[in-house]
Amino acid sequence: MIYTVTFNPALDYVVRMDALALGQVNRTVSEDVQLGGKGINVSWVLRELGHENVALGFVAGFTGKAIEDGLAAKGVATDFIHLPAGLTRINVKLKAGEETEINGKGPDISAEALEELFHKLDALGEGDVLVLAGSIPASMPSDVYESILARLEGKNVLCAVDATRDLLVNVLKYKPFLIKPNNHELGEIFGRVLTTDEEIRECAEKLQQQGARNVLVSMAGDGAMLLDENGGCHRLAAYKGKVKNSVGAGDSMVAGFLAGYLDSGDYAHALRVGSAAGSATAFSDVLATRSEIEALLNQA
Ligand SMILES: Nc1ncnc2c1ncn2[C@@H]1O[C@H](COP(=O)(O)OP(=O)(O)OP(=O)(O)O)[C@@H](O)[C@H]1O
Ligand SMILES: O=P(O)(O)OC[C@@]1(O)O[C@H](CO)[C@@H](O)[C@@H]1O
Repeated sequence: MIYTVTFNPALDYVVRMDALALGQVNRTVSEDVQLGGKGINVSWVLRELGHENVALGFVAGFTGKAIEDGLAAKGVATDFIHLPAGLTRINVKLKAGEETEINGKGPDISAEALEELFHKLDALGEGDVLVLAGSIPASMPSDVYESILARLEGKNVLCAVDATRDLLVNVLKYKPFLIKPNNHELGEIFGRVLTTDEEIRECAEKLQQQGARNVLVSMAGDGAMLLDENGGCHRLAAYKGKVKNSVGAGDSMVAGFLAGYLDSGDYAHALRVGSAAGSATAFSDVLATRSEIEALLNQA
């Protein structure tokens, strides 16, 4: 089974405006509320691509309930831990020419609640896939992703990690199946701004040397590069289209990559499906549908 973990789910409040004037009353052109949080987005797109999966993580309050209900309606199984206090965050995504995001810090997660998650994950074994994606609330120990991978070591669970900086770097020693930094996050890890493919490849190779089996570097409108575990380096340009809402493009890419790999065992194919899923989401107001992803794949 595929499991996704979202420590800090969100409702994404997507607001469109002609322009944003700070310090004034602004009126929207449109607004929409979508389920969010990186692992949840991965679950959604995996389901769209025909892969059953279970969404794990922590939810609280009426916003948390809305996420559970929305996933159930989509046919994604959930096994969230319910926090006794606080509220699952509402992240604001402003579309006013540029895209501006305000992401909440999220509710506190107690040591007991974390232990409950560890207990659920202890049941995973051979053939299971685990996706750890997104930020962790400030109340959590910063080595939490590392602790999860340490507990799963030797169980042959395919782990994909989409996180930034230390959360990501610290899991490399456990040889995760996939990591997906974007080019900016990759540069931040090495204190550099990466501008050329050569520089991106050089840094991605370093993460591979530190243990990552496959490194997928996403580059928004510039496409993606994959260093696979067999020594292959694949570079794909992004699809061309009108960008409507790129929130979740990276998560869609992770979902597409995993679906493509699980369906074929082929990394080049996985990258194509990941790329199509990422671009299809960027070209859509919400996360991409299967038919939108297939339409792009058929273009190539
Ligand atoms: N403007 C775009 N045009 C075409 N394709 C895009 C665009 N933005 C994203 N994509 C596709 O989606 C993939 C992932 O996008 P991106 O690099 O922005 O991920 P990310 O930074 O993790 O995004 P997010 O955090 O919003 O999910 C890209 O590699 C590309 O294939
Ligand atoms: O604050 P985090 O966990 O890093 O990111 C959360 C988030 O921006 O990521 C998703 C898009 O990737 C959104 O649905 C969600 O609001």
